[in-house]
Amino acid sequence: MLKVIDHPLIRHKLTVMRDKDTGTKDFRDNLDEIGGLMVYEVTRDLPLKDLEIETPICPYVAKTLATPIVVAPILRAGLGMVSGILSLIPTAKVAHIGLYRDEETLEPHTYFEKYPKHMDESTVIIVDPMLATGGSSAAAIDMVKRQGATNIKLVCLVGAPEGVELIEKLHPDVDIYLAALDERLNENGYIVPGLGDAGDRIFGTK
Ligand SMILES: O=P(O)(O)OC[C@H]1O[C@H](OP(=O)(O)OP(=O)(O)O)[C@H](O)[C@@H]1O
Ligand SMILES: O=c1cc[nH]c(=O)[nH]1
Ligand SMILES: [Mg+2]
Repeated sequence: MLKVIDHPLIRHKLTVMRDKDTGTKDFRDNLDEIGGLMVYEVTRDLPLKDLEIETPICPYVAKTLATPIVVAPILRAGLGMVSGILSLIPTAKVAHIGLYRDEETLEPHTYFEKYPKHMDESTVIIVDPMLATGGSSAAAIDMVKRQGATNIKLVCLVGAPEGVELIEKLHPDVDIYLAALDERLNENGYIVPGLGDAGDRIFGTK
């Protein structure tokens, strides 16, 4: 399933991020805020279970989240979405998936992995601002599946049709959420119109 979360606040903030004159601080702030805004829709179908509590008035069988939640940013750029998501799901655990895309071959390379316990029982939300060829996200999904995860969501800001197609082909069981589906990739594998190199813009490395 692909869901493009179209909302005026998200569109406005994304426009700020797309602008080449936006500096590191505003780029970072808007990314984090969009991450938070997307959470509401991404978590809409989370399973609930019964919990017996007592309100000040009477005993009551209430609902509570049925599975632990793991937020799994793809380093580096995915880190920029974590705090916005944690502000709405403060009990979530955080996995780290270190991947970079080779600039020539566009192939993903793994350099770090660290997971919380019980990945097999958790809802795992992989986050990365950019879904370009889809190679990095597909590799990240493979990695969390090797940890036993079966309930996986992929949350990106900007996606290219090529990346969506790859994930739908390799991982049809994973729901994809985007803030925008852009036109295409250019000859260097960058999303058009896109927002440039997200990692460099977040961390000021270029
Ligand atoms: O869909 P793909 O073609 O794989 O491209 C997308 C990947 O490229 C970027 O990361 P990058 O490799 O630049 O690493 P960084 O976050 O450290 O800058 C981006 O954050 C994704 O992880
Ligand atoms: O447009 C793109 C493609 C891959 N990675 C980025 O950061 N931006
Ligand atoms: Mg980068």
